[in-house]
Amino acid sequence: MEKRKTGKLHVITRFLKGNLHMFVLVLVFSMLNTVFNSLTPQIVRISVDSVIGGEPYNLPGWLITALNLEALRGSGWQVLLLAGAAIMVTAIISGLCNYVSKMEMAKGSEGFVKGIRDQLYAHIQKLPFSWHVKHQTGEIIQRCTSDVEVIRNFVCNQMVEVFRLVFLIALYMGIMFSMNVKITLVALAFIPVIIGYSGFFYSRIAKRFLSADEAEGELSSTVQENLTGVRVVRAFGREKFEIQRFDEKNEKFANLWIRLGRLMSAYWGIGDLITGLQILTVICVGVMSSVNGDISLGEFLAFVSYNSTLIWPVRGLGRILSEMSKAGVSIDRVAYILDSEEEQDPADALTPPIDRDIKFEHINFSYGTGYPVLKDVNFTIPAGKTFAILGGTGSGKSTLVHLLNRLYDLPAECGRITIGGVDIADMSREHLRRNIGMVLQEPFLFSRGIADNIAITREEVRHEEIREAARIACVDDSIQNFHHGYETIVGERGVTLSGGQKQRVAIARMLMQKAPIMVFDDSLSAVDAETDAKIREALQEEMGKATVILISHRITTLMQADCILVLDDGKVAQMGTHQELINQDGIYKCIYDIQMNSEDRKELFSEELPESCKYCNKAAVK
Ligand SMILES: Nc1ncnc2c1ncn2[C@@H]1O[C@H](COP(=O)(O)OP(=O)(O)OP(=O)(O)O)[C@@H](O)[C@H]1O
Repeated sequence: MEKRKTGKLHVITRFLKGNLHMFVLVLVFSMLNTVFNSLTPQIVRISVDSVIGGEPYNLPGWLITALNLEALRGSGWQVLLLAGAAIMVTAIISGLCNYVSKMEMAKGSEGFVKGIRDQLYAHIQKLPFSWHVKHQTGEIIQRCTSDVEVIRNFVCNQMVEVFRLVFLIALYMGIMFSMNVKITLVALAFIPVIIGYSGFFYSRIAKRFLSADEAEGELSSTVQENLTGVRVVRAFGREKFEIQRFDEKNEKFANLWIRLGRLMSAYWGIGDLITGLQILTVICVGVMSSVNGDISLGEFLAFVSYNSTLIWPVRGLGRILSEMSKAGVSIDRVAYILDSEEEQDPADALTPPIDRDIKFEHINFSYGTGYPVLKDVNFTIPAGKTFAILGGTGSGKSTLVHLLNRLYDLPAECGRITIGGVDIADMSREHLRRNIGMVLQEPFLFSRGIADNIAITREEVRHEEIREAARIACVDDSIQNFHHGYETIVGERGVTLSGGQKQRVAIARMLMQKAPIMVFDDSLSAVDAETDAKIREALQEEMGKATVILISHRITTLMQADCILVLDDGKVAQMGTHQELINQDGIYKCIYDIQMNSEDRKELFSEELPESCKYCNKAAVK
């Protein structure tokens, strides 16, 4: 499959859609907050120089006149009161700006992350079945949770912070240059060093974060698999092995995070050292300039204040740049899902009637492993007939129905499947799947009420219809016996159904679909022979004109079919009615001899069982 690759910026702009105005508001108000904060050192400068300095009100003449400051000259207390009031006003305004920016950020951030989750979930729903088979559930969940959180943090905190810090650095540098060029140049000389060491750490942190993140995915998958297969674990007494396996993955995960933490600590430690040196140098040069009379005392204090405020944002910028590497990895991991191609029907996809003959024409198929699963398979299923497929394990029976409802697409050169003469590759998948009812080999029921599970294929449905379907599937009595009847919750949060009950609920669910093609993929394997017969009898009337495809290992399930196809290692070995097939030497007769005991045969066909099957020499069941 040809893969697109979406750039990081494109992914972010795509997610920002609809929330951009909030982020603009956040930026504007956080910049205003920065501007008002930058006024405080100026107020300190003016106050200090006015009260104890030799040059009161080091301000433009028009401002002195406008604020009538000449009148206060000489009065220290009044200057301090005025300075206090000015600091209060700027603090209140800057606090308000901060409040608005944080509030908008909270709204924008939630909208942003909700948008990502919605897009991912909707996209995953449309990804082909083959994609899901190839990817571990735990890892997909991790990409949709932890990675999305990293992206949220990056866009909503770090990216906004980068804009704010760049603005702050430019503003403070401008103010510092306007006060004293020499000390500003000394202060700025350290900035390339800080940015340089951040860059050095940036790529290393990215690599370690990627390994740690992958280890987290593996750990989640292990837990998820263990919980899903809890029955197998208990049944085979594999708890110790599972704990050991988890321990190994957990240790690997912890070690990778410790290595990452070590690198981050080195990054912070070196950063503190460089910052300390920078502040020390600026103070030394500032003190000397002040003693030499190049700057006033107030200017020196303001300068030190600006420098201390400036150096943290510069470091912050370095930190954010290094953390961006983490976000880069997470964006790529989420983009990988979004770049995976959805199943999409062309606009002119056909929606022909489905109650027609189904033809498999020279089908050759492999799952991309190089091992051919189906080899030149060629047969027709007449409309309205019951068609059975028998074959050994792994002979390709389920693959045939996976291809029929396009869970896997058949490559153009590998034959074609038609319904009523129309190639299913030209049909709308939704139309096709809506018209092919499937009961899968291992039916999956959702963690909801039984009635909801049965009615899943229909929008509006009467309770009586649900019960009728359950009656035909011979599961109504069992459901009625549950304490909450049809409202009983199935699975993790409720009652665990037996394998046979699950299969029968799945049959009832399929019957509700009222599809013209019904596929039973070994879906009666978990029920006893008697119930199997009862269900088939009840289904016989219900199926009406539907085409039925019956896959089974059990001869009694298949023998009433209009036609039986025997698959052997991906090839059509035999085809015909039960009577025709038992009259031939071949696999069918062999299986028949092995499966049927003499009592059954006497009862069904009034014939005696041979001692052993002459086709494969296996002893017949007595
Ligand atoms: N998603 C897949 N990727 C790779 N190989 C697969 C996949 N699904 C099935 N196979 C392989 O294809 C072959 C046919 O599988 P299929 O499920 O069609 O057999 P089957 O006849 O239905 O077997 P069973 O009676 O045991 O269900 C097997 O060898 C199986 O290992």
